[in-house]
Amino acid sequence: QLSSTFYASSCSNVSAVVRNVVQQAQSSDVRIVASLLRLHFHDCFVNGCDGSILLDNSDSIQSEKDALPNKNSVRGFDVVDDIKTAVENVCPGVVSCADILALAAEASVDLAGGPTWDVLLGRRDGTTANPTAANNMPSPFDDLDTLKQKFSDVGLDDTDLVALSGAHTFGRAQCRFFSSRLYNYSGTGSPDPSLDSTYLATLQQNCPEGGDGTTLNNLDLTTPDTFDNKYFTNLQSNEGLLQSDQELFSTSGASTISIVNSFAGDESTFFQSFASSMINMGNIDPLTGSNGEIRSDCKKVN
Ligand code: HEM
Ligand SMILES: [Ca+2]
Ligand SMILES: [Ca+2]
Repeated sequence: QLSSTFYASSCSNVSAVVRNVVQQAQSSDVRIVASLLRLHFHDCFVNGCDGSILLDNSDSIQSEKDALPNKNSVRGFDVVDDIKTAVENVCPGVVSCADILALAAEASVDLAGGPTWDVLLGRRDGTTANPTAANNMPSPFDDLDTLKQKFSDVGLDDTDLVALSGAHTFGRAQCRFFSSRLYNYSGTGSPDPSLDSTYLATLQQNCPEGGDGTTLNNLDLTTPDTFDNKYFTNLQSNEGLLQSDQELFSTSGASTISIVNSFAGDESTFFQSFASSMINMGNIDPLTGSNGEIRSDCKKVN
């Protein structure tokens, strides 16, 4: 139902306008492309790709931004507003905030060296937020079965789970999302055994026991700002940062192991799968036709 030509007559250069603003932002903040990709994920997994994550608190809205996976964690809202302003300047009232997130995600991956794809468009913006669902997003502490279930709940399969987890090839994570692996894993009194010992020592140094947990760490220790397949070779050497990353490879007998191996062995296979899984994720429950609205300010309903 979405279409790559949705804005062909109403806003033919929307992709270029979005890309330009993202590129500007990237020139002063290499991390921003990772942050923008993550915003699209956090949007699509809650009420579908409807721009719900962009809504601020108001009389009628309880914002998803305060949910645990988002608070003091998701970022890039100012850049989304800059994109919206640039798009409104050329095509007023035409392009949804939900589509802006999808376009910014594709531009971000491309600008970091990853694959390109034809973004499907035509989503409209929702008028509600769902903080409860936002709190139930996939968690870095979930076991593999739970992660698989949460993906299948939105129509995504194991290949989508592994391919999309490859987004952790760039960007940062705070100590509090993985420090449970470093000292007393699951009450064992020892670190997570599926963590390389040299990498463990580095992480312990960066995330001391009893620290405030907000220190940033590269999700991909090999190529932290490049979109490539090193995330998967890291998993093969027990250098995944989050428990939810390493589990894809280290859960014994798991169906995801062979998928990790195929992406680690051939970057073009990963790139193709990532692009098609991004389209799958972007198709989660969009509002189309006369449903929803085109927000004039991404932070609030019209
Ligand atoms: C499989 C389940 C997933 C879990 C449990 C998970 C969890 C996390 C966590 C805990 C962080 C660090 C946040 C922080 O420290 O503030 C993070 C960062 C990130 N995630 Fe995920 N994630 C998952 C899937 C995805 C997917 C599907 C994408 C996109 C397609 C994605 C893209 C990113 C990016 C790019 C970052 C870095 C953001 C930045 O530096 O601002 N993640 N993720
Ligand atoms: Ca949403
Ligand atoms: Ca990388």
